[in-house]
Amino acid sequence: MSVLQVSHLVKRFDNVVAVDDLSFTVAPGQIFGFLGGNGAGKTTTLRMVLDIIRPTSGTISVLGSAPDRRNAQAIGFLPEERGLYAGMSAIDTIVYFGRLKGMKAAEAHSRGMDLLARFDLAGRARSDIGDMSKGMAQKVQLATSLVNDPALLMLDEPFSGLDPVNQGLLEDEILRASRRGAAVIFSTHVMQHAERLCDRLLLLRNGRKRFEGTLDEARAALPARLIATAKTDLSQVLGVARAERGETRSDGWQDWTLHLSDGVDPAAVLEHCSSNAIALRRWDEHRASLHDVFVQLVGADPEHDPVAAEAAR
Ligand SMILES: Nc1ncnc2c1ncn2[C@@H]1O[C@H](COP(=O)(O)OP(=O)(O)OP(=O)(O)O)[C@@H](O)[C@H]1O
Repeated sequence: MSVLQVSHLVKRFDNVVAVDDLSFTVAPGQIFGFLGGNGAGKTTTLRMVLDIIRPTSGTISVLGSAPDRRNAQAIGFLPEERGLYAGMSAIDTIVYFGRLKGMKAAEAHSRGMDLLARFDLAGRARSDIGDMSKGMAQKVQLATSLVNDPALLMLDEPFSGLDPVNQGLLEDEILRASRRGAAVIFSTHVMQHAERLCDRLLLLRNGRKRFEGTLDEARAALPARLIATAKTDLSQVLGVARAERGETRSDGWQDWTLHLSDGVDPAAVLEHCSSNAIALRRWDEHRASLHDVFVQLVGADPEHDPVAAEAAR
């Protein structure tokens, strides 16, 4: 059974369509990356799952039922706008959230102390949130989202504001939650975190899904780039959509960057070269990174973006 199922979801605000016919599912134990540029509709979608705002149309099923504040007991959420009551201590804050989620105070306290120890904050349990640094307060807020061992953990831009060591702690926590069977959704603009963690990725642009699949599938969505050194003009080789001439060496060898046409296998281009006696001194295949995919599918101007242009037709 999926933990979260979103089907044909639409959210309109006056004249803005923030979420446009969005469907996806997240299974137990899955780490699901929710990627998109500013204003793509990520926060709006998470808020609908939490029943903070209502969809214009479409359906959401959280752990088998429609979004409802009563689901909160099984959900952990780190909002994009961080903010806790400055006058409360770290541990009291975590216990307060645990109680809101139906936990007994003693259980929430012991779980809260464990989390603070894991986040390197054991010595600050009694410090007021207002006396903590921004990153420390963010870790306390993260602990409030984890205190109830949620079946669905939703983290909105969780890495922003954390130093590299604390980003590593957060990655460990996400993996730990997934290992115990929680479905984890997090939004991010930092592709390295998504590359390291996610089983599945969804790229949003203007509220519409542009891609959903695994990291390998995302990277395969863009044609490979080849770096080659040859004596022949490689721009005319079968399967090459665009060729950039690089350095010409004194011995007549020429560097090339080759952009292949969609769906062309680099091995077929290599085979074409060898069967046509095209001598090659170097042949390196560069697969697209998630960053390239993001820029192409999410960040690019539709006029220069064939996938967006096709979607707009
Ligand atoms: N309450 C609201 N009233 C009107 N428009 C809204 C409201 N909330 C969001 N929007 C609009 O919906 C669109 C999607 O916003 P959303 O906050 O979901 O994007 P996001 O992907 O989370 O962006 P970011 O990465 O910048 O946080 C934006 O155009 C935004 O202006």
